[in-house]
Amino acid sequence: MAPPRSFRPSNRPSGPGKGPAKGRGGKRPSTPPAATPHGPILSLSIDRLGARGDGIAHADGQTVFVPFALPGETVQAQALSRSSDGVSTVLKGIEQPSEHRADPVCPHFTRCGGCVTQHMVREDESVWKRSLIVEALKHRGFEDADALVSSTIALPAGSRRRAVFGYRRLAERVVVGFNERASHQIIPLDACPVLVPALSSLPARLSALLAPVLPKGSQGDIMVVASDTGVDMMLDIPAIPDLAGREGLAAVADQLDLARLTVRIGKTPEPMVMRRQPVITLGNTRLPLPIGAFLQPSAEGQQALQDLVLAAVRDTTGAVADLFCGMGTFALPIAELGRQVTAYDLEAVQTAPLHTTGRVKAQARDLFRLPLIIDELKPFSTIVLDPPRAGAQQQCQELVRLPSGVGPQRVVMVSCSPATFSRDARILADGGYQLNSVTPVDQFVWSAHVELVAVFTR
Ligand SMILES: C[S@@+](CC[C@H](N)C(=O)[O-])C[C@H]1O[C@@H](n2cnc3c(N)ncnc32)[C@H](O)[C@@H]1O
Repeated sequence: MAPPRSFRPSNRPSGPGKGPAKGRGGKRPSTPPAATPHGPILSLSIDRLGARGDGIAHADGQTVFVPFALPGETVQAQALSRSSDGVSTVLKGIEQPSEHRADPVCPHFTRCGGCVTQHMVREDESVWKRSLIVEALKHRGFEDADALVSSTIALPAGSRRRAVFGYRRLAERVVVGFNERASHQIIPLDACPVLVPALSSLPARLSALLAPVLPKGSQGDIMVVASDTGVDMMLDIPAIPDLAGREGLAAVADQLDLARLTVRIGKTPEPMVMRRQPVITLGNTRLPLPIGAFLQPSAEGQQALQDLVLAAVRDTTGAVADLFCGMGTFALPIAELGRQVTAYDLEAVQTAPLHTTGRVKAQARDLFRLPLIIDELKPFSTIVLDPPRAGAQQQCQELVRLPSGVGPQRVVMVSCSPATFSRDARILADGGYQLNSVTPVDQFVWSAHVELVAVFTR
């Protein structure tokens, strides 16, 4: 199932569940051209779930991926496309359903690209997501992965506070929603059960309000964040608006009671209406939310990750480095423990407000090109790492150059990619850091994404 307009963390537009069309918060994924189902309808027995949530069957020596099918089910499916991984299909019917099948909560499920697992009971989704981490670790030689990885902390639906909707201005109306699965078509949404109430019904309201301010034929993304002071919205528009256009946008902001409305022309954001400063609370600190800043996708997920990181840091002493710090999701609560924290992130727009709090030394730095080198690492007792999906390979390679007993004795890694996490865990383990625990955190309900917090010591 193609990930739809997504829920993912980059605040740049994209697809859901972290997937292909635009979705509840990620980057727009590259969606393959729509294929047409063809060939005979096959009867298939589903063996297990794949990493994207598809049921996996085997036929004629080939691996077959069947979306929305569960292990133990016998289903009918028709081929859609072939790749080196196997055959992708469309589900045509369920001959023998699993007892674990759940009723989807959303009428758009299977068509909308945002969700892939609403047909699965939530407990099974948690078990499956844990297994993705266990398998990735085993693949990297952690034979004891089953014992290391604890149960998944599953956060509720209706908590996603970031989303990227897509819009298309047709002749008579504006369609606002998430991308259809494996398509650039936008599905108009009345409500999305994944999102917080402040965002859930926005597509329908935007659809009604945006027609007067968007030129016919225009299309783009609408990025929304539910901040503490209201919705912060960034809207793609094709050209700088004239006075009437600006007045129209101001009226939209008023009618939706937005905190801020920014327009983006090409790649350039331009604040248009500021009715209240968007604010986000990290630890006990309220920070102004920069346009396009990274934010954990749900407040509940943020709290769960902070709790795990703080539990891993609390019994250490000495200075802490927070690498890939964002706005200070971990740096600020750690500083509130009375610890000295130095924080780094690529984006100066994120490190500047954090530094201004006076509680954390924060600076902009490209940690892929310029990881902290061993002399810079030596003063820290503890490292917190929360890289993007690409992982922190360069930084981990630098960490293991430190002689044993020198510098950080504890590394706390937060990751949204079991694959790159396991690769980096292997580097740390080979360099003398022992992997003590891994806790999956699922704040991407009904998607194929999972996060984790891992603790290494030496
Ligand atoms: C998964 S987010 C984590 C942010 C923060 N720890 C939080 O929980 O809110 C990854 C962060 O890595 C930053 N980043 C991406 N590439 C980077 C690079 N090359 N060097 C440093 N930071 C980078 C992003 O700006 C983003 O803030």
